[in-house]
Amino acid sequence: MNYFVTAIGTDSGKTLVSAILTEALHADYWKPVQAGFPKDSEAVEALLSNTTSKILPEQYVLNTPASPHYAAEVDRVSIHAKEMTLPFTKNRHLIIEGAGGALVPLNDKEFVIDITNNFPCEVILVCNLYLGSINHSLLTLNELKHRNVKVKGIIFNGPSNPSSESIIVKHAQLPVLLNIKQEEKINKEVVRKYASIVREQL
Ligand SMILES: Nc1ncnc2c1ncn2[C@@H]1O[C@H](COP(=O)(O)OP(=O)(O)OP(=O)(O)O)[C@@H](O)[C@H]1O
Ligand SMILES: C[C@H](N)[C@H](N)CCCCCC(=O)O
Ligand SMILES: [Mg+2]
Repeated sequence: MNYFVTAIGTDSGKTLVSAILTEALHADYWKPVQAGFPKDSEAVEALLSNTTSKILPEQYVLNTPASPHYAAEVDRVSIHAKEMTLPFTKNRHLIIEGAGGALVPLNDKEFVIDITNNFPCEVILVCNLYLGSINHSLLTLNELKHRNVKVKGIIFNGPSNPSSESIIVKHAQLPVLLNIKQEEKINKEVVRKYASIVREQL
């Protein structure tokens, strides 16, 4: 199964969630478009314990830590969703990490979520519970629904807020695959802990 990890924004925890999902399924990991350094694929590799997972090469590595459409302009390249076809892998599971939120532009017409049109996959949405996240979550969910994107479920990441979580879930009508606490530190042990929990949901 291919899971595409998107979020309600940037810095939401997609890379952490991708590492957890990759560890849970001993999947391969792929970041189609990387904007800025350090690379997410290096972060994921450093957080894995299993020896099966492979980190597949990015389709685009851009130099500027910004929206891919702008980072591509700075690098004088053009990037297109349709070129982000699945890299070859023998692994039956692949975790694909987007960049920023779902409607982050790749160019003047396409967005990160358009990458999911290229191959069978289910989206896993990373939501946070800061003040303002209800709106950001419901806007993203509405957009995914409007695009007929298959959503496997939601992963809540960071400081908890039961009231915000319950209203998001009520409107989303989707399973909560995992709740990740705000951790003191992020390391292989923390990733293994959450991988053992989320494995049952996948
Ligand atoms: N639950 C958590 N507890 C502690 N630190 C966290 C947690 N979730 C994320 N972080 C930290 O917050 C930062 C941003 O997380 P992360 O890189 O996973 O976000 P992202 O959504 O992948 O960002 P980007 O859009 O740049 O890819 C990282 O330093 C990460 O280790
Ligand atoms: C650079 C950052 N780490 C991400 N890779 C890209 C985030 C793009 C955000 C665009 C936006 O929503 O304003
Ligand atoms: Mg990331």
